[in-house]
Amino acid sequence: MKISEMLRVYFIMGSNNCTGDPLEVLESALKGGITLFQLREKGANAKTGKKKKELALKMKELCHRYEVPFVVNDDVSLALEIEADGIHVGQDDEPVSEIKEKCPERMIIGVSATNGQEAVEAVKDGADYIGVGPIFSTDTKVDAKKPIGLEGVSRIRKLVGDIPMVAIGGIKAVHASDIIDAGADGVSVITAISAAASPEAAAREIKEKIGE
Ligand SMILES: Cc1ncc(COP(=O)(O)OP(=O)(O)O)c(N)n1
Ligand SMILES: Cc1nc(C(=O)O)sc1CCOP(=O)(O)O
Ligand SMILES: [Mg+2]
Repeated sequence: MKISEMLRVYFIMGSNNCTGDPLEVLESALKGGITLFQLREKGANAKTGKKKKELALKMKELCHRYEVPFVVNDDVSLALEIEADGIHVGQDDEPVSEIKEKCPERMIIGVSATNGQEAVEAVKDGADYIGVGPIFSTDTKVDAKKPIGLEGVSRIRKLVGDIPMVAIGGIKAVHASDIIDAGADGVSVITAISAAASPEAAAREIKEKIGE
């Protein structure tokens, strides 16, 4: 599958983003048709490497059962240790050049960009895809920058050519088709799926709105 296709319904979650069992939430989202998953563990588990690794391994297995690639946020060592399918890093994380030296070619490298300059740099550095945002305001990321809106998505798309690009930040199902029309290949969400009464139905709704 092409990376641009993997990005269509990109679900991100850590154990702090759901009240129930994160594995149950993930399986429900997988049943609803998510196309990529990222473990972004910022909760209590983030502090104890053993628990985080256990959760990551279980999530990877679960994703693979549904033939969905598994990405680790921030933690390059963990991604290598558990042979994840990808790693996602932001502007304050490990630089792409260093990641490329350590990681096998098959590993997908995603980089966050909050403006055009960062996006262009990420492409030059060799990112496989970029995550642009926040599109709308969000309470999920405490250090999120000012929202760039749909206009920001269109502007960045014009600057970066055809690199796979996903939009993130405050996105709900109702925004999905506008975000694709603005030039993103897909939408990336935390709350819209992790906090839904039915993550399966929430993922399915986003997928339908994207037209997949
Ligand atoms: C797909 C995607 N896009 C952006 C981010 C944000 O990454 P980062 O800026 O490193 O912030 P944290 O997620 O580490 O708080 C992402 N994780 N995924
Ligand atoms: C993890 C993350 N990164 C962002 C960025 O702008 O780079 S916004 C964000 C939070 C996304 O969560 P929700 O879908 O609940 O708004
Ligand atoms: Mg990060």
